[in-house]
Amino acid sequence: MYLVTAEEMRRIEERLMDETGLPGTVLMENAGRSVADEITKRFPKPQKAVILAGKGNNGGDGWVIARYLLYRNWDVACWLVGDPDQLTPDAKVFYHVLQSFNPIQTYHSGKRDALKSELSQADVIVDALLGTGVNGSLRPPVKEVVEQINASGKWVVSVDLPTGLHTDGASIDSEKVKADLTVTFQYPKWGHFSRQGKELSGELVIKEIGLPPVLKPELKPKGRLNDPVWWKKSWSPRDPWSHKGSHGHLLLIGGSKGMLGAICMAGEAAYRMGAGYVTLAVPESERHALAAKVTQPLIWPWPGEGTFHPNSADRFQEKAGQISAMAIGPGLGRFEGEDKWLRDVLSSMQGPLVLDADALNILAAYPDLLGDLRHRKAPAIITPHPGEMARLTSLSVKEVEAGRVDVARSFAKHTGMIVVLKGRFTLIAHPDGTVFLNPTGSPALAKAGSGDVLTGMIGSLLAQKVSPLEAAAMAVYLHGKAAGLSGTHPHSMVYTDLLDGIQRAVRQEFVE
Ligand SMILES: NC(=O)C1=CN([C@@H]2O[C@H](COP(=O)(O)OP(=O)(O)OC[C@H]3O[C@@H](n4cnc5c(N)ncnc54)[C@H](OP(=O)(O)O)[C@@H]3O)[C@@H](O)[C@H]2O)[C@@H](O)CC1
Ligand SMILES: [K+]
Repeated sequence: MYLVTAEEMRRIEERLMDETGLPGTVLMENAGRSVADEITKRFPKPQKAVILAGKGNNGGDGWVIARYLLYRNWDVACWLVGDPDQLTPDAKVFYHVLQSFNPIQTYHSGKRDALKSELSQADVIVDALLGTGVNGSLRPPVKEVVEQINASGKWVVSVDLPTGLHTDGASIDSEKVKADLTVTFQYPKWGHFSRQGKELSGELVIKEIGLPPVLKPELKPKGRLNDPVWWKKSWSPRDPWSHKGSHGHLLLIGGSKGMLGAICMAGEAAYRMGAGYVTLAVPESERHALAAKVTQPLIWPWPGEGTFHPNSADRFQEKAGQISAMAIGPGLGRFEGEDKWLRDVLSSMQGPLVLDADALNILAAYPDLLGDLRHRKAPAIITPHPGEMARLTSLSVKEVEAGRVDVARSFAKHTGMIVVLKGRFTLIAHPDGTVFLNPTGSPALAKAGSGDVLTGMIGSLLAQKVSPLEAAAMAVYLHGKAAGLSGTHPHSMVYTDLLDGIQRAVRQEFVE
């Protein structure tokens, strides 16, 4: 599903209306009616609603909502917050239609107490003040009405966006409506998933209003919500005649002294995601400690005492032909000659690749390695958390967090790699500029080990020949969902619970 900016939404609507002659009032009628339906679904018996509408098209939706609630025998009080002479043409149509049924008051600060008393009697408040047209900090009179809505403590439905929330997620420094339900039209907006937007929107419902589901290439938004529909078919059911060799061989490289846990977690997760073989390559000195820890993965010791010897990558060529995909980083550590070592590993294996943890820190320290990666034929996926992304881009963590979408997109474009930028809503950026936002996740994942599990999951799918963008999107989605299904309180979840959650998430998404 697309995830849109205000500009993209405006362009899609304008083009549709220009090219087909479909009037904006039809879209507005559909939009308003869909909100009325969501309200009466939740409140089947008629109640009292207060409609607060601005002078723009968001307000226009509000006039339609009021009319449908009146049809359904609700007691409806309507307020225009703005100058009636400045209504947009479409809003004006529905303002006049409504006026023939029901009076509409115009708000000004002299009516503050009257509005307060009206809101105190409401069961439902409809926030149709501002939608995608919001621009900067809220100005009076909208500002004081927003304050009154929030102070009322009543059930609030926001039309399209909670008033004051920026469509694209930019930070706006003023009070915004805190909604219980937000009904948005056709596509969710980036702002709904911003740090504030998620909390302010309450439950988010997306309703069709008559825009075509398939868009012309030039109108296609660059954002997508990571939903299972588009990647589900790329993980085919296991062939009953298959054997372990049919499901790929993932090589995980890492596990330096004191960090074996990371590679073990990645290895176990890779088996949970279906790889036929998982081999853990660790420095020779760690082989016995590792053997005592793992059961299912194979172990491949490489020369090195505590960490890899800079020349140890040569060993890789012996087995490169057997490996279907490679993941480098869990518990890798930093070591003398690490840049030469990584360059050798990258040049010995041409298959798909995941880079995580210290492999990313090595890339950040030796940016010329990015050139090597660009010249590899097979795709590479990197899975940085904001700190690692900051090191890779020489930005501060604050700058990365403030511009997550742009940072991930431009790094993917610049390096040719798929960037999985981890966080509350992990982003998956493709070099062609498309950015997916992942809706699943849990604060339980804010714990050491979660990233190693994700790396193992992505690597496993790559080894099974799932295409890299789908592998990244599927693994990120299931990893986030698994945390919610682990059955443990977020404080206490450990990686074994998460592994358990993975099998539940897989079972829920893929019918056996
Ligand atoms: N297009 C379509 O076909 C469809 C659109 N639809 C609906 O239209 C919505 C978009 O409508 P829109 O573009 O008219 O903008 P909208 O959100 O009403 O805001 C504009 C008003 O806000 C005001 N304003 C701005 N910033 C402000 C501030 N900081 N503080 C105070 N005021 C501020 C601004 O005032 P001005 O700056 O002009 O004085 C102007 O009056 C969209 O979200 C969806 O609900 C649906 O019906 C489906 C069909
Ligand atoms: K609104």
